[in-house]
Amino acid sequence: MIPAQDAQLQFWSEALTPTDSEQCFNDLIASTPWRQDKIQLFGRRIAIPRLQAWYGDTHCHYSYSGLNLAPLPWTPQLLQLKTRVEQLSQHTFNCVLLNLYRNGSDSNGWHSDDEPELGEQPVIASLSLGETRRFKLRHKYNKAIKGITINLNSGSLLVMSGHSQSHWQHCLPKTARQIEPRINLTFRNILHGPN
Ligand SMILES: O=C(O)CCC(=O)C(=O)O
Ligand SMILES: [Fe+2]
Repeated sequence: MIPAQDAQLQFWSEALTPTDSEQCFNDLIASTPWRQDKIQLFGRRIAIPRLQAWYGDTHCHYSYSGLNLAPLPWTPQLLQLKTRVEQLSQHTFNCVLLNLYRNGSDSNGWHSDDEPELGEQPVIASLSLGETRRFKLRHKYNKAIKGITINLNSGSLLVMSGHSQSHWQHCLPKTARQIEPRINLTFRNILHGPN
């Protein structure tokens, strides 16, 4: 448990063994149909600074910043990782977003994963593979609360729940260091709509 006001953060540095982490990283980087989507930002279309892929149950459409992605069907490998993450977190998930940060110029800007289809207090389980990157959190409303930095190493699992999305934002900053690629998988649970 990482102490934080208005947020629930749980961290496992070795959710996967180093051997499993390396094998998963190598498989995923080669076999995933990575795409670089463009999003609408301040009225302009901008390529996001990383590659992504979206998998999940058939009803799990992913929408953000004017983008709507249909999920790819689960692969045996991703189902295996999902089972491991569910076992540790004690939560179930029906979709996963894969991010590939090719080098230090790839990043993820400040945001909360607070789309309505994730529910009031989303549980997001973030599994990291490959290069260690710095993950930052900041409180949205109370500037007196100190920010948090977590080094997400290969094989680590960070679970954000409670008010982590409604009260906090997170990001993965760029770095000037010469570094290797990193893959991140955020397991999520999209609530069933009326359909
Ligand atoms: O790469 C990470 O560790 C963070 C990914 C993330 O915040 C997201 O996909 O919403
Ligand atoms: Fe996020």
